[in-house]
Amino acid sequence: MAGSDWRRLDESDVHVRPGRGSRPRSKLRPEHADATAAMVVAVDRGRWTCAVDADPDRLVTAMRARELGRTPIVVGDRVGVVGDVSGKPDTLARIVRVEDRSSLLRRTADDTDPYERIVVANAEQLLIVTALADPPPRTGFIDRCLVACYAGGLQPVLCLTKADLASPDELLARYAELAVPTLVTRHDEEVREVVETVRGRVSALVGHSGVGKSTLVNRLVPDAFLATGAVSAVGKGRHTSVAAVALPLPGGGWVIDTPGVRSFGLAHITADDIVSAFPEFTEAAEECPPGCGHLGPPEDPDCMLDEVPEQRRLPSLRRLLASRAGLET
Ligand SMILES: Nc1nc2c(ncn2[C@@H]2O[C@H](COP(=O)(O)OP(=O)(O)OP(=O)(O)O)[C@@H](O)[C@H]2O)c(=O)[nH]1
Ligand SMILES: [Zn+2]
Repeated sequence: MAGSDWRRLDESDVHVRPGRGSRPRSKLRPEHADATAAMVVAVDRGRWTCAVDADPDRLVTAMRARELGRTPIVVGDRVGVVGDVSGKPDTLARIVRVEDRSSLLRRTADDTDPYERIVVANAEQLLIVTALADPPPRTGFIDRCLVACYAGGLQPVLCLTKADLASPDELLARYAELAVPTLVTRHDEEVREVVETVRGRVSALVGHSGVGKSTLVNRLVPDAFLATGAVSAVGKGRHTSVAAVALPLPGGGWVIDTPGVRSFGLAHITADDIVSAFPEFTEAAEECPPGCGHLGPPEDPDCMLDEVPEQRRLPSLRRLLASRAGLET
């Protein structure tokens, strides 16, 4: 699917492979050649809040042009808007174009929402916020986030909170082979490393309730509440919404909070998608029997990954493959 025009696809068909080159540019309709570039920072009931030129001080409310049909437009999307882009009260611009995406984070259907959805587009990295205690870390969730990152083209960053309550050593050891960048925080210390990691970039944050994600967001975006209030001008109820929202960082860049995201759908991801994030195994995987899940014996007794001389990351890779296959360890 790489190289196709994602905007024309139904959401359920959208698929990203990491590490592919540039994609064909969107065809510009002549009458929209003068569309203003903007970034979607919030979505609420058929209205999109967009930051013109990704400037957090130039917010406009927009609707989706009829010609885009039901094209999904999500937080982080780079769009072209026409019409009144002054951002004055009671004005409504029109989104006429969605640019190709550099990354894509999707989540599975769950009990609050029966549809699988794109959560965030174009985030460079995903901060997987996990408490070291209270609540205890859930490695199954971390593994699924990693798979979603590898398949969607995001850099994963493990963000371990509440280090005042428990040691990070065990978790750090578990992810050492994957070389996932890790940040360790505690509420009684500066979060300088996190600030540096997110500065100037677009970062999505995900985490279970109670892990300290709001605490972290509030430290990164001192006026997060105000900013959230500003973008919720398009509609009330932001605070109970499960929609993602992009918050501007004081030093440039955005953090995209994803309240209510508790899981990532992995059904659309193939075993080969995951293997493609592990270059030392990709060649061997091509020699595997058709449909090989690369889990090794007993599930995949003829898997060729076992023949690769450099086996260091195989257990980690297999753990991720198992999490896709629903065989969490
Ligand atoms: N001991 C300790 N407690 C923390 C730390 N960070 C946050 N907390 C506490 O953990 C609880 C949950 O923090 P929140 O920031 O509300 O967690 P959240 O992930 O946003 O959870 P929701 O608001 O339910 O989505 C609060 O009581 C915080 O005060 C930390 O580093 N150490
Ligand atoms: Zn295999």
